[in-house]
Amino acid sequence: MDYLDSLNPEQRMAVEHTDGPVMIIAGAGSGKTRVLTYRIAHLIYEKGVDAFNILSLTFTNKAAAEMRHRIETLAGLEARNTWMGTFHSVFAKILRVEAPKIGYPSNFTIYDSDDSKSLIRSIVKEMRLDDKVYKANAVLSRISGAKNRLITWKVYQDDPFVKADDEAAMKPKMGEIYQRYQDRLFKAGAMDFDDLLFNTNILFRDHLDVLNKYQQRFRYVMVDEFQDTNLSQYLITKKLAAVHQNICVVGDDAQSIYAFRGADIQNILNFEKDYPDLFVVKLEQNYRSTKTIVDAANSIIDKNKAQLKKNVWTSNGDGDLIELVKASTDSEEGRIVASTIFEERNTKKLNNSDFAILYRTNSQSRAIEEALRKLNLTYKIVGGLSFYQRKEIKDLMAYMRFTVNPVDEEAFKRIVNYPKRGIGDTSVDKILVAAFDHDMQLWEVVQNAHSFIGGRAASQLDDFATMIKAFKIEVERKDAFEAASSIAKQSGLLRELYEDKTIEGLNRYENVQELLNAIKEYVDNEENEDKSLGAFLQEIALLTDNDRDKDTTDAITLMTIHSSKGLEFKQVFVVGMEEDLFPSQMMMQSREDLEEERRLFYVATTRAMDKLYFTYALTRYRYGRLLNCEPSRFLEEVSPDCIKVSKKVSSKEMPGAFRREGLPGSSESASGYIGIKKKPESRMPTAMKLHTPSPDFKPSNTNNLQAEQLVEHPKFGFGKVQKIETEGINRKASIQFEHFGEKTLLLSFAKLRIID
Ligand SMILES: Nc1ncnc2c1ncn2[C@@H]1O[C@H](COP(=O)(O)OP(=O)(O)OP(=O)(O)O)[C@@H](O)[C@H]1O
Ligand SMILES: [Mg+2]
Repeated sequence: MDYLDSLNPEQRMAVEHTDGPVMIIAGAGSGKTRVLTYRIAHLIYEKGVDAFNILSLTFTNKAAAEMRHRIETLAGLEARNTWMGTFHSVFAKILRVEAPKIGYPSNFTIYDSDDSKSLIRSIVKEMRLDDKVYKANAVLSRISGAKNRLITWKVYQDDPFVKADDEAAMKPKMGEIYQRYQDRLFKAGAMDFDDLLFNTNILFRDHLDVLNKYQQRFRYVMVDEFQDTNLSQYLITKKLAAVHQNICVVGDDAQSIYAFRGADIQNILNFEKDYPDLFVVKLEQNYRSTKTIVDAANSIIDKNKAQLKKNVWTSNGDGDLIELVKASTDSEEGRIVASTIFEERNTKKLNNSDFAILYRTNSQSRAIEEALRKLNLTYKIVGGLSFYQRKEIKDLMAYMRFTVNPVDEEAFKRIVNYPKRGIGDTSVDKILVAAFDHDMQLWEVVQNAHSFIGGRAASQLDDFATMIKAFKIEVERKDAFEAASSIAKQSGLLRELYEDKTIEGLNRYENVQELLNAIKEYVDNEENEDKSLGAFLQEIALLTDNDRDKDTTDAITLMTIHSSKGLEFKQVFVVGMEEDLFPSQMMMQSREDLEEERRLFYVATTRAMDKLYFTYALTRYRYGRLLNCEPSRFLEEVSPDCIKVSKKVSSKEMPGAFRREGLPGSSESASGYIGIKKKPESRMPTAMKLHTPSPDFKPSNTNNLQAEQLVEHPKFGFGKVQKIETEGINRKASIQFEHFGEKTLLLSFAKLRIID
């Protein structure tokens, strides 16, 4: 068949060797994923295998979609019938059918991590444990780790090794929480993400008839990115392939980057032991990248001790040298990247989608996003949200917005009970309704909470109001950075995030720090005359305003290096090449850690097809201070023949084209402060039209208001007083309105015109 002609001899061998166990261990860009796709096509069209009998497992949804697309182009629609997807998606599908065998309903719910955390929180509460010690995130990540190693709660509680390992680190009640958590999931007919694999293992262990059914069905099993599978995934694969033994795994030990999530590179080594008649294929020719990039990647991975020897080479041309870009600050780094893309796109007639910007941690996207927005370049963030969409950023921004503009209802709702301060949804609703009914400003109602709601929530709201007042004073007296830092601290938000020591938690903490950095940078910038918090908020509102109507079909890709696995782009920027950032400070406990960071650098480097840039900044704001940075040690490990120092300058120093006129979101869309866009009226029942007050409307003195009198309300129109209750400051009137029914209003606040 002629499609085989577009494979080299080794690849072809791997494709044609369809029966028996096969392992392809090969360098980046050598066609591993290509071999898998061709293999599927070959099985269907040459060997006559029914597409339904082929299972291929990938690591991410994006990779699965990509592979499906490639196969369809190659083999047509029949290929659709193969089983293809991530481990989680494929086994969720199987459990839908088989779950009753292990006691779950087939319509079981899948809990996402928010659901799981909330369940853990209630268990910790019921057990009367300290939720500061047993933080939901940390507990969940322990449980997840156990499940991925197939450790049940029982083993977790009884096995002395597990105990010694986990309980010392995580307090004595972990085992019991795990047990209760599992029990509750079971009773709720729910599985968390890890259960999808864990329970599949149980299913196959306890129900050999079921196992046998799938063994018969999946005559051919394939796994991409095998180096990143965990024990649970490995065992499932092995069991499924046990009868036919037609299993083909492809991977690259040099790209193993998920050890922190339980991936085990040992799986590659075990595979040889598990299948003595294993057919091993090495692919060494790289088709993706220029010779310069391949040489650079080899020089990097050479520094790792733990690796299988491979000799990756390419017959591609030399291409351009890698450009090493030095910027004075992180925002200049962003500007240089943005202006380089702008130029390259135009001079080389490239699309936005030909470019990727890769970083080590999520918080780095902020400066890059800002620079791209200023040049009106379309981008998308893969595997995450854009900086100002992230929850923790929205939370802190909401505190700042509400302080500056305390009628901002959305901001109020976000922060009034976060961090938790005992103000429930019902109280919040009462406050919002009171503001509406009395036509009062939200802030006025909050300050008079006792008049509208009772009990503890009212005192809590008093405290909340006192806190916001203190913030207001800070905002008036101090610059944006000082005010924002104190808001982050005094609100309790920073502490809440700081105490969460999971990777996710650290990520969120870093993001908040990064927002403070951005504010500090704004204050330090001489071009900004108004250094108030309000001015900063306005700047951000303008910058993020035009998000809605962007067409993202052709976008620059921004993502962490972890998410970039398996993908390729014509031009790649690896940003933030600095000590403590990459290699990451947090991941530098041991040689193994350093080697995993280096593999990550290898992954980043090998995403590029034509052109690669490494960028670093000499100074970067961290924790609100401008710190000096050192270039990453990894830069010295790149063969000097492959790299040159760039002459790029930032757009700031470039004449004309890139100046601030490019700022998206024109000034007329600035509504003063962000947040003011959504007026409290948004809570109005939409079907009913509000009354327009008469031209001579003027609130009357209601001290002597009595039943039977007619009144006009600025929103509800005309009505008749039914009765007056409670004297003193809480004096209330029940009024029957023509179109709005009966409402009870506090007379010290209600604006009413008495008609007679
Ligand atoms: N024999 C070949 N002829 C032409 N192009 C090829 C050949 N083999 C692979 N390629 C191309 O090289 C690129 C890299 O291939 P592929 O993505 O399959 O590599 P990989 O080994 O899976 O890489 P990674 O380790 O990054 O996942 C792709 O664009 C692919 O189409
Ligand atoms: Mg691949």
